[in-house]
This record gives sequence, structure tokens and C-alpha cells, in this order.
Amino acid sequence: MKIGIGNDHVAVEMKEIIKTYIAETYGYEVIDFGTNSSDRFDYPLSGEAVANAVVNNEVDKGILICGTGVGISLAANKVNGIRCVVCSEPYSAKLSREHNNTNMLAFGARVVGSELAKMIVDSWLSGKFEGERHQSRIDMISEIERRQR
Ligand SMILES: O=C[C@H](O)[C@H](O)[C@H](O)COP(=O)(O)O
Repeated sequence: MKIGIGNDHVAVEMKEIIKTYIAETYGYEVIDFGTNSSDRFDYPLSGEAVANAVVNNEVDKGILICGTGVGISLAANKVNGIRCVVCSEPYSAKLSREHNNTNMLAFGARVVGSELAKMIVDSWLSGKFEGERHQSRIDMISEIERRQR
């Protein structure tokens, strides 16, 4: 499993914590598309970069971290085929996999501490899409994307 990760200047430290956690806990390869500098960095750049890596199958899933997780998830969700959830607790993270088949997770380094962030990541990575009635709703979301082209 390959995970793409992206961040802005707010989340450099959190990104490193999560990269190490994923590598040590799951043994997954984590590919870093974010900044490593505390200089201001515009979050749409890394949001789009990880989103493109996901839709082009360069990575299996993507994780994004900015101050709130909001801006960077908005950027990712502009890429066709991306379903990025921003959340600050594990329940929504897990359900976003089971019901919504999210392929990207975002959270805020100014919102959650690193231990809660790890729980959110665990819930999201372990969640399995349930298909069935949820698939037709995903198909409807994809149809919205097609109508916008
Ligand atoms: O949604 C946006 C993110 O929270 C950004 O991390 C935030 O807007 C960056 O703010 P600033 O440039 O003031 O550090």
C-alpha cells in the first residue's frame, strides 16, 4: 500500500509524525508531496498534487493536513474522482470509508493533536467500503462530475 501525503506550512511537524506513524505501524510506503518549510506555502498546490497521484494510481490513498484541513480538502475535491473527507474525529473517518468510499483524508494540525490524529488515521485506514446501497450514491456523485465537464 502506498499513501500520498501533503501539507502546508502549518502542518510540517504533524506531517512528520503521521508519516512515521504510518510507516512504523502499517509498514506502508508514504510518498511526501508537501512542504518541509515553515515559510508560507499555498495548500492548493499539495492538495492537487496528492489528488492527482491518487486518480493516476501512483498512490492508493491520500492524506492531507493544513491548519483546519478545510482548504486543502476543498482543493483535492476539485479533482475528478476524488472523495476527500475532512474530519476531526474517528467516527466520521471510518464511516467515510464504509459509506462514502473516500480515497483521501484531511484534518487540521490546528484542530487535532497528534494522538487524536493517529486515531483518525487508524479509523480511516481500517474502514472498508460496504458497497451495495452506498455504491449507487457514489455513482450519483460521479455523475455530477460528468455533468460539470
Ligand atoms: O484551510 C486552510 C488552512 O487552514 C491553512 O493552513 C491556513 O489558512 C493557513 O493560514 P496562514 O497562512 O495564516 O498560516
